[in-house]
Amino acid sequence: MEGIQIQDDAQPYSSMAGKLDPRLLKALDVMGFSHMTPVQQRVLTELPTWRTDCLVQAKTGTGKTLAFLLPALHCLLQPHAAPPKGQVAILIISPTRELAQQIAVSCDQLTSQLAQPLECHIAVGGTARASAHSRFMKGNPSILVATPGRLKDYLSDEYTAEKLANFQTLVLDEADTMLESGFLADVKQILQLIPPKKTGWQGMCFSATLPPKVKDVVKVVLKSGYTSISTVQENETPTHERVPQYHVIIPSVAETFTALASLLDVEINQCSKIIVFGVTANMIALMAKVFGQGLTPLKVFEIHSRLSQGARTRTTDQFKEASSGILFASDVIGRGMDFPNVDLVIQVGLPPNGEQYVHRVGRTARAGNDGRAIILLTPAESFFMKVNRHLPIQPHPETKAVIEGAAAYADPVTQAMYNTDEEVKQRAYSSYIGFFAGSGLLKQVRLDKPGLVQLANELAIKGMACPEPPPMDKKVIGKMGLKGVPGFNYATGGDSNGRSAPRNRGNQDRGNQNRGNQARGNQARSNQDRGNQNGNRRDALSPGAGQSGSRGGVEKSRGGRGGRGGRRGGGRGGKPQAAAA
Ligand SMILES: Nc1ncnc2c1ncn2[C@@H]1O[C@H](COP(=O)(O)OP(=O)(O)OP(=O)(O)O)[C@@H](O)[C@H]1O
Repeated sequence: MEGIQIQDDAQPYSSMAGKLDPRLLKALDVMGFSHMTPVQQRVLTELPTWRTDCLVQAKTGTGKTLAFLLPALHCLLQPHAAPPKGQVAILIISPTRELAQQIAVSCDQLTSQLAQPLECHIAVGGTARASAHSRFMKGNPSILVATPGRLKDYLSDEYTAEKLANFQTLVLDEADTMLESGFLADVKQILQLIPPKKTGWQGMCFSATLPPKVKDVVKVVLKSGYTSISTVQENETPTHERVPQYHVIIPSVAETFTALASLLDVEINQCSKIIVFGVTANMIALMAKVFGQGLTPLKVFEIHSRLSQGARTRTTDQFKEASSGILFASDVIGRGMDFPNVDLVIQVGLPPNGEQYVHRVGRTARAGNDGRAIILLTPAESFFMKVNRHLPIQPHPETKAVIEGAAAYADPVTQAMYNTDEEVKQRAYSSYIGFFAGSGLLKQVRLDKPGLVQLANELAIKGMACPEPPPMDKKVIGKMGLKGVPGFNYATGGDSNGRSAPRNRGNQDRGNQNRGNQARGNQARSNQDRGNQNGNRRDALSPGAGQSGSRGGVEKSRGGRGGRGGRRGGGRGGKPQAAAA
């Protein structure tokens, strides 16, 4: 098994003989872990007792999982310390399903040397609830690793909650995100459903990032006087020193896909296992579709919340095993996930915040390996570097080559976009608008609402080869708080999911074509329609668009592209077609 490069002064696990349960020591030996990582060493040697409440910070990929599992498991294994048979002793809450599954694997490895291994159960969304729940109820679970939603669901049934009536340790992994507004309400509800803190259970909070505001809320799980441990110095950057970090500022959002293709081309000589994060699940789905059409020689993987849990788990397993490949990913794997030997992390567009940037970067340079991280931003998005000055992000030394190389990918990207289902592009477009509209980012990128729609239209038309802004359902626009904002192409129909049907297109013909044909057919139709839709086009661009020059660009690009037939000759190999032409 891969191991972290151990510092010279690292303490061997053998020094814990007589302190740490011998069966755990044996398991560590079997796992190939001879020495403690700094965070493991400090937790195991500095906690007043292994039942003490603690808040622990250590950089990504430095072994925090074992740092909470070892003391908790040791305590559970002491004679007469376990709760009655069939009752959970250790409850671990993780923000994502994939991370919960990964923690459970580590737990099973650590208990593998017991005469009777302890049962570690998982309760996460997206999986067959009935069978998992029945196994949980009929079995003898000692450890439960759960995501908040499914845990709440379990605990709201009093018979199921009984199984946690005597638990001893609560771990919040990725504690800062668990105690942030998105999850805090869930955590508080969970705390109402488990025995009260005064019954004496231990709280453990772990993360690579602990912004000061976390300390205000951490008291919901930690007793005052808890022990704080951090292996990160106060003014030290929270990212790993082994990860050089770069930014590439692309001239406009329209170049997002071509610049990414060019960047991959530049990086491919030194990196072969890559994770690309995007802004939304639907945008990532589009990237995976497009790059999966030969824009990169690497095998393409895809993971985000729009996929079934089965597909997510399969991809996780495959990408863990893969020696090379490119994983287009959302934040479902942004924190905690341990994919061995990832040598490059690329973030396309803004991360939700500085902390999440750090965690995404942390998917590389794990367990003693090196890695690189690059963020691709538009000029408006480059404020990110200013508000996160503590992050050592430098201009990419080959920015010029990346930007210049992007033009060569215009044709292959366009071709791949043409071959991509219109609905995939529509969802990506809609989600892109939703990302900005719902995140309070508009001010920071200095855009008003019409400006946002114009920006998204530019991305769709110039970047995704859409003949016009993808249609949007009025209801969806309203939900985004953009009612009445000019620039949208309003859909005439729509299904109950809020997915809209493009106007000027007979809905009934959709059912008669397979998806590929449908996309091609629509594309051809749209190309024909273009000349007749000046009215549509006008309301698809904001009033300012005509003056800004942007619109001119749109027209030029449309005219320049011509009909699809003209591009058919272009192959789909990894090489830029325009360059070849
Ligand atoms: N003592 C050790 N010796 C060698 N390798 C180790 C040791 N402890 C953990 N590892 C390995 O280091 C890698 C990172 O560990 P882990 O996933 O626990 O990191 P982490 O600090 O929780 O990261 P993140 O902040 O991203 O959640 C894993 O592959 C793990 O197996």
